Amino acid sequence: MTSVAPALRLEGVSSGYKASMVLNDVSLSVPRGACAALLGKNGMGKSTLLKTVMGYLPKLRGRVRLGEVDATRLRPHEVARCGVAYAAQEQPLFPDLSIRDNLRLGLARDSLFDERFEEIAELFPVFASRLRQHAGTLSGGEQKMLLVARGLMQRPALLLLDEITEGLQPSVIERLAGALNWERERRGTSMFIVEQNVAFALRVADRYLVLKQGAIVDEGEAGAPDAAGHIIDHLKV
Ligand SMILES: Nc1ncnc2c1ncn2[C@@H]1O[C@H](COP(=O)(O)OP(=O)(O)OP(=O)(O)O)[C@@H](O)[C@H]1O
Repeated sequence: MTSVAPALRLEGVSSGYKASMVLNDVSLSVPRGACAALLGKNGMGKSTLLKTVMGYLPKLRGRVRLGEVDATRLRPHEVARCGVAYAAQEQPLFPDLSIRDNLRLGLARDSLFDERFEEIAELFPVFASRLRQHAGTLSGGEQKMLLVARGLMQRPALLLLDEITEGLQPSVIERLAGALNWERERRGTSMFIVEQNVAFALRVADRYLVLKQGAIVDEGEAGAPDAAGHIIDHLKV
């Protein structure tokens, strides 16, 4: 029997910014169709890890694999071509473009829009009648939903989300969790999410990992009865 390669695999990855090394020998694996949540306090290297996977930062040591592909030296557009959609934490939308144009950006062909949007409109009905509105005029919560919607429009093999629940009210968080769980059930999309919201992370993920000063210091099953307690202990100041 042949085993299926994980959607994402990091082997001993170290990376950072010029003089400062942030990630230190990080190894992790997200099986195909699974969702892993990375948690940790501010400044521990969570966003750096996503940027490293995406090829925005060079790997100083180690390897990154996306399925069967060695993505260690790929550039961001090449990583995207491997089926990876990434919702970054900063400046991720084009505020002067319409909702429609923001959603279209990751599509190979405009002709795919209508069919793909039909599904998105079910998950996020708020966009159905507002496609021409500028993205910059949406509320903070709506912009976060648009980010996730844009990622899902691409029908990615792997979705990377950086603190998508930051600053959102509970009902929007609830809708996002529903949309991500629906996407996984329906399409088997693999996900790797960076989160500060422990309840959300444990609701959408199968496994959690805790990053402290650039290293994975704890991990476990999201469904374990003591998962939240373990994570909260790590997040305490
Ligand atoms: N462009 C940069 N140049 C130099 N150092 C940076 C840069 N971006 C981030 N860092 C540093 O790298 C470290 C990790 O930052 P990172 O943004 O990955 O943390 P994080 O865990 O995502 O934090 P948060 O939860 O606050 O978003 C921090 O010390 C930060 O100051």
